[in-house]
Amino acid sequence: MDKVEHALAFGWAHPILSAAALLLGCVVSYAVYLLGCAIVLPRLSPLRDLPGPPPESLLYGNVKRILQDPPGVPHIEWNDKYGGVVQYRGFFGETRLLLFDPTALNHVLLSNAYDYPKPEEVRGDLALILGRGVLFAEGEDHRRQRRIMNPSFGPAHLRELVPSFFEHANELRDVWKDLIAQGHSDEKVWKDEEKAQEYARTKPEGEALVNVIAWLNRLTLDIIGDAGFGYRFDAVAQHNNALGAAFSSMFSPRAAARKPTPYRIMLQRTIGFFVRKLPILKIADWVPNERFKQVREGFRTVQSESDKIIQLKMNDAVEKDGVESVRAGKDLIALLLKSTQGEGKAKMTQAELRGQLTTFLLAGHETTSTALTWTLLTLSRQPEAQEKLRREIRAARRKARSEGREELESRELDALPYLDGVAREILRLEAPVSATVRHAGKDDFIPLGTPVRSRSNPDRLISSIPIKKGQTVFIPILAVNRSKKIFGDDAHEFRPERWMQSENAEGKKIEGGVGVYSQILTFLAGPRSCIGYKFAVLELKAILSVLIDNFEFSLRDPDFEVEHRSIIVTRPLVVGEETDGNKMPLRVRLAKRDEE
Ligand code: HEM
Repeated sequence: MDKVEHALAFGWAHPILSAAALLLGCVVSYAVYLLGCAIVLPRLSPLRDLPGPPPESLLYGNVKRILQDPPGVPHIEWNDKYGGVVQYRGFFGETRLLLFDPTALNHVLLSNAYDYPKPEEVRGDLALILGRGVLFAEGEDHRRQRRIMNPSFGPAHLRELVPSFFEHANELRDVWKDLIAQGHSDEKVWKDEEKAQEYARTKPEGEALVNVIAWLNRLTLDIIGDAGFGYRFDAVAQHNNALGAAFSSMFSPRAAARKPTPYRIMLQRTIGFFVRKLPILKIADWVPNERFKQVREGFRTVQSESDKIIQLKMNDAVEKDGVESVRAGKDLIALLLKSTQGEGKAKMTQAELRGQLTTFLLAGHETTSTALTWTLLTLSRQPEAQEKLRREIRAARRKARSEGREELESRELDALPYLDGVAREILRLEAPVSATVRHAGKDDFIPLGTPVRSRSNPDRLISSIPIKKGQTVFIPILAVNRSKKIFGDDAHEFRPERWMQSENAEGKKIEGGVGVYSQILTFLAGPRSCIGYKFAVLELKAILSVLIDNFEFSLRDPDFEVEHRSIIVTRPLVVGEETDGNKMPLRVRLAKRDEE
């Protein structure tokens, strides 16, 4: 027997070597299969004739550009260059469809929303992070859950929540006033030790340096806890909270510091694939990947805090003899608890109840605090806009006081034109959720309002896109919101006046958009649009009215550069200080009151 024969015979005979050979064979076959996909799939795609950018890589298509650029930037460029519908390449030859055309968006998000569910991997991640709440649900399950919860988000119930928004905003106001009196600087407001010392030496009187994003996070957590679940987190009062910290570790600091690369995303997806496909192995519980560890630990805290709230509220219900009396009728927690005791279609399972709590706690606070953070940054960069807003708010508050009320009512918040313009403009330009994604649940045709030219034959116009089941459809929320075609040449500028000058029906709608709020896509559109959007807008206005009335905000330093970084929500990082994680250090002073 020669050496090779011997080695082979030994190899087959030895179980460890056989297993290794089998594994290697599988890995090589899978790699060959993926390479084959990367070469063959684009040639077979029904979308191959649509316009779009050339792929940068066989393996990861155009993904690197999307990961490396600020959110929305490549999409805006492709929209300008190729029109209302664009095809681009994902991993291993996958062709993705990018929609800007309002007729096409309407088809996917409104008229056929349930035929375009979230992709399985997105739902898997959601289940892993937030449990099986309404963000995870699809089809009939989703309809049922929305029906149960909708009454909590109607205008009448929202009006009742406004005093709670003010109560918590005023608590933050008082804490910040104390910080100013102490001349306080929050942790990590400076990265550069020299600058920190220079600031300490020349520190102006009557100023605090505040990492506003951390405080706004605590504030909106307190609000969703109280307004949604009648539960007090006291995150502002205690200057911290376990749940807030858990969400932060899942979505912000360390994870956000490094820019994602195609290879890291590929690794995470591969792990995610095995987590979903082999649930019995509970891979998510032991995989040593840093990101998984953060999510895993965060998830445990979020689950235990949610269970605490459910238990407390159940005990309340028993004591008060029925869930109706937890707090009058339409409170989200009252509706949820009641639905777990319902029958048939109106029933919510215990797992769904738990999922709703984690979903609302996250969706209901991280998004709004991020929008508020971008607002304070924008107003710090534009002091005239800040002053104009302050004048409007103070006039309204003076009037309310002259009528014997300390706070504005929801109708007054809605009637302030500049505050309304600022809210709409921030939510348009700095949409906290910059994109979302859907999968075609069946073969379909997506109609286009404006046809595009075929790549292979520029004389041919395409007015309907053939869709195969499983096709990924990318909804570029931020890029649509910044579209020059819809908003004109100044689409990238913060100009609240654009909403005050609009002349059509409600004076607030922009022609050519499809979103549920002012035709912008920030809260999406259709049956899967944000259930809490009116809550969020009212909350944002109430908080701004308190903060802008009381404080003047300005930049920590003039050479302050801020980058947008998305992990589900698009938050700020200070350039050069990325390892501090998401932060927004601003100078906060008491606003002068000489005109009163
Ligand atoms: C500025 C603040 C907010 C923004 C930008 C925002 C944005 C969004 C977006 C884009 C979606 C759709 C996600 C998708 O399907 O891919 C969504 C869904 C959702 N949002 Fe919001 N949201 C905000 C505030 C809130 C608040 C305050 C609440 C709760 C009180 C909330 C609760 C939800 C829930 C439960 C869903 C899932 C709806 C469904 O799938 O039927 N959101 N939000």
